Amino acid sequence: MWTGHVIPKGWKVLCWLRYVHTDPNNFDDPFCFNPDRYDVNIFQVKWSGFQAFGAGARICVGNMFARTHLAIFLHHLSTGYKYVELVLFLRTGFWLDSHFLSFRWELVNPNAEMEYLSHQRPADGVEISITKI
Ligand code: HEM
Repeated sequence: MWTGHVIPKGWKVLCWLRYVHTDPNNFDDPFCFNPDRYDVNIFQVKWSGFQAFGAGARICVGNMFARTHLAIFLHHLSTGYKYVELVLFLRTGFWLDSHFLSFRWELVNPNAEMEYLSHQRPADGVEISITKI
Protein backbone atom coordinates (compact mmCIF):
# COMPACT_ATOMS: atom_id res chain seq x y z
CA MET A 1 0.00 0.00 0.00
CA TRP A 2 1.36 3.43 -0.95
CA THR A 3 -0.68 6.66 -0.66
CA GLY A 4 -3.89 4.64 -0.91
CA HIS A 5 -2.78 2.49 -3.84
CA VAL A 6 -2.44 -1.24 -3.41
CA ILE A 7 0.71 -2.58 -5.07
CA PRO A 8 0.34 -6.33 -5.55
CA LYS A 9 3.18 -8.46 -4.26
CA GLY A 10 5.82 -9.05 -6.93
CA TRP A 11 4.94 -5.99 -9.02
CA LYS A 12 7.74 -3.67 -10.10
CA VAL A 13 7.35 0.05 -9.42
CA LEU A 14 9.08 2.48 -11.75
CA CYS A 15 9.55 6.17 -11.03
CA TRP A 16 8.61 8.37 -13.98
CA LEU A 17 11.41 10.92 -13.72
CA ARG A 18 9.97 13.20 -16.37
CA TYR A 19 6.89 13.68 -14.21
CA VAL A 20 9.05 14.55 -11.21
CA HIS A 21 10.53 17.39 -13.28
CA THR A 22 7.12 18.66 -14.43
CA ASP A 23 5.29 18.25 -11.13
CA PRO A 24 3.66 21.58 -10.13
CA ASN A 25 4.24 20.58 -6.50
CA ASN A 26 7.97 20.89 -7.17
CA PHE A 27 8.06 23.91 -9.52
CA ASP A 28 5.88 26.98 -10.01
CA ASP A 29 5.93 26.89 -13.82
CA PRO A 30 7.08 23.35 -14.63
CA PHE A 31 6.47 23.50 -18.40
CA CYS A 32 8.55 26.63 -18.94
CA PHE A 33 12.12 26.01 -20.16
CA ASN A 34 14.05 27.45 -17.24
CA PRO A 35 17.28 25.62 -16.30
CA ASP A 36 17.75 28.05 -13.40
CA ARG A 37 14.90 26.28 -11.62
CA TYR A 38 17.40 23.60 -10.60
CA ASP A 39 19.82 26.08 -9.01
CA VAL A 40 19.43 25.50 -5.27
CA ASN A 41 21.07 28.87 -4.61
CA ILE A 42 18.27 30.66 -6.46
CA PHE A 43 15.12 28.65 -5.93
CA GLN A 44 15.87 26.32 -3.02
CA VAL A 45 14.58 23.41 -5.10
CA LYS A 46 13.87 20.29 -3.10
CA TRP A 47 16.35 17.52 -3.84
CA SER A 48 13.46 15.20 -4.63
CA GLY A 49 12.47 17.60 -7.41
CA PHE A 50 15.68 17.07 -9.35
CA GLN A 51 16.22 13.49 -10.47
CA ALA A 52 18.18 13.86 -13.73
CA PHE A 53 20.93 11.68 -12.26
CA GLY A 54 18.69 9.42 -10.19
CA ALA A 55 19.08 9.31 -6.43
CA GLY A 56 20.09 7.20 -3.48
CA ALA A 57 22.59 4.37 -3.51
CA ARG A 58 22.44 3.99 -7.32
CA ILE A 59 22.76 7.68 -8.18
CA CYS A 60 24.79 8.33 -11.33
CA VAL A 61 28.44 8.03 -10.36
CA GLY A 62 29.40 10.41 -13.18
CA ASN A 63 27.03 13.18 -12.14
CA MET A 64 29.61 15.65 -10.78
CA PHE A 65 31.92 14.82 -13.69
CA ALA A 66 29.11 15.54 -16.17
CA ARG A 67 28.08 18.74 -14.39
CA THR A 68 31.65 20.02 -14.30
CA HIS A 69 32.11 19.34 -18.03
CA LEU A 70 28.82 21.05 -18.87
CA ALA A 71 29.76 24.07 -16.72
CA ILE A 72 33.14 24.36 -18.46
CA PHE A 73 31.53 23.96 -21.88
CA LEU A 74 28.90 26.61 -21.17
CA HIS A 75 31.52 28.96 -19.75
CA HIS A 76 33.60 28.76 -22.92
CA LEU A 77 30.55 28.92 -25.17
CA SER A 78 29.34 32.10 -23.49
CA THR A 79 32.62 33.90 -22.87
CA GLY A 80 34.73 33.04 -25.86
CA TYR A 81 36.15 30.25 -27.89
CA LYS A 82 39.72 29.14 -28.19
CA TYR A 83 40.96 27.40 -31.24
CA VAL A 84 44.32 26.05 -32.13
CA GLU A 85 45.51 26.57 -35.63
CA LEU A 86 47.94 24.02 -36.89
CA VAL A 87 50.33 25.63 -39.32
CA LEU A 88 52.33 23.26 -41.42
CA PHE A 89 55.58 24.42 -42.79
CA LEU A 90 56.81 21.74 -45.10
CA ARG A 91 60.44 22.59 -44.67
CA THR A 92 60.69 23.45 -41.03
CA GLY A 93 58.08 21.28 -39.31
CA PHE A 94 54.87 22.01 -37.35
CA TRP A 95 53.91 25.15 -35.46
CA LEU A 96 51.06 25.33 -33.02
CA ASP A 97 49.62 28.81 -33.04
CA SER A 98 46.84 29.48 -30.54
CA HIS A 99 44.44 32.43 -30.49
CA PHE A 100 41.66 33.58 -28.26
CA LEU A 101 38.64 34.76 -30.20
CA SER A 102 35.34 36.01 -28.84
CA PHE A 103 32.05 34.81 -30.19
CA ARG A 104 28.49 35.73 -29.46
CA TRP A 105 25.75 33.13 -29.61
CA GLU A 106 22.01 33.37 -29.54
CA LEU A 107 19.02 31.10 -29.89
CA VAL A 108 17.75 30.80 -33.47
CA ASN A 109 14.21 30.15 -32.23
CA PRO A 110 13.81 31.74 -28.77
CA ASN A 111 10.12 30.73 -28.73
CA ALA A 112 10.63 27.19 -30.00
CA GLU A 113 8.02 24.56 -29.20
CA MET A 114 8.80 22.32 -26.24
CA GLU A 115 8.97 18.52 -26.30
CA TYR A 116 8.33 16.55 -23.17
CA LEU A 117 9.19 12.96 -24.08
CA SER A 118 11.38 11.51 -22.89
CA HIS A 119 12.79 14.68 -21.41
CA GLN A 120 11.75 18.32 -21.45
CA ARG A 121 13.61 20.18 -24.18
CA PRO A 122 13.11 22.69 -27.00
CA ALA A 123 11.90 20.85 -30.15
CA ASP A 124 14.48 22.53 -32.38
CA GLY A 125 17.35 20.91 -30.46
CA VAL A 126 18.39 24.31 -29.02
CA GLU A 127 19.60 25.56 -32.37
CA ILE A 128 22.01 28.48 -31.90
CA SER A 129 23.79 30.86 -34.23
CA ILE A 130 27.38 31.89 -33.50
CA THR A 131 28.84 35.15 -34.72
CA LYS A 132 32.36 36.45 -34.28
CA ILE A 133 32.61 39.65 -32.23
C1 HEM B 1 24.37 14.52 -18.34
C2 HEM B 1 24.99 13.34 -18.20
C3 HEM B 1 24.43 12.16 -17.43
C4 HEM B 1 23.15 11.89 -17.05
C5 HEM B 1 21.88 12.71 -17.28
C6 HEM B 1 23.18 10.62 -16.33
C7 HEM B 1 22.07 10.01 -15.76
C8 HEM B 1 22.11 8.81 -15.06
C9 HEM B 1 20.98 8.18 -14.43
C10 HEM B 1 19.52 8.72 -14.43
C11 HEM B 1 21.40 7.05 -13.84
C12 HEM B 1 20.53 6.03 -13.04
C13 HEM B 1 20.57 6.42 -11.55
C14 HEM B 1 19.60 5.58 -10.72
O1 HEM B 1 19.41 4.38 -11.02
O2 HEM B 1 19.04 6.10 -9.72
C15 HEM B 1 22.82 6.93 -14.10
C16 HEM B 1 23.62 5.90 -13.67
C17 HEM B 1 24.96 5.80 -13.93
N1 HEM B 1 25.76 6.71 -14.57
FE1 HEM B 1 25.14 8.45 -15.41
N2 HEM B 1 24.47 10.16 -16.30
C18 HEM B 1 25.28 11.07 -16.95
C19 HEM B 1 26.64 11.01 -17.13
C20 HEM B 1 27.45 9.98 -16.69
C21 HEM B 1 28.90 9.94 -16.82
C22 HEM B 1 29.73 11.06 -17.48
C23 HEM B 1 29.32 8.77 -16.28
C24 HEM B 1 30.71 8.19 -16.15
C25 HEM B 1 31.81 8.91 -16.29
C26 HEM B 1 28.13 8.07 -15.78
C27 HEM B 1 28.14 6.85 -15.16
C28 HEM B 1 27.04 6.23 -14.62
C29 HEM B 1 27.07 4.93 -13.96
C30 HEM B 1 28.30 4.02 -13.79
C31 HEM B 1 25.78 4.66 -13.52
C32 HEM B 1 25.27 3.41 -12.76
C33 HEM B 1 25.37 3.68 -11.26
C34 HEM B 1 24.85 2.49 -10.46
O3 HEM B 1 23.96 1.79 -10.94
O4 HEM B 1 25.35 2.29 -9.34
N3 HEM B 1 27.03 8.84 -16.05
N4 HEM B 1 23.23 8.01 -14.84
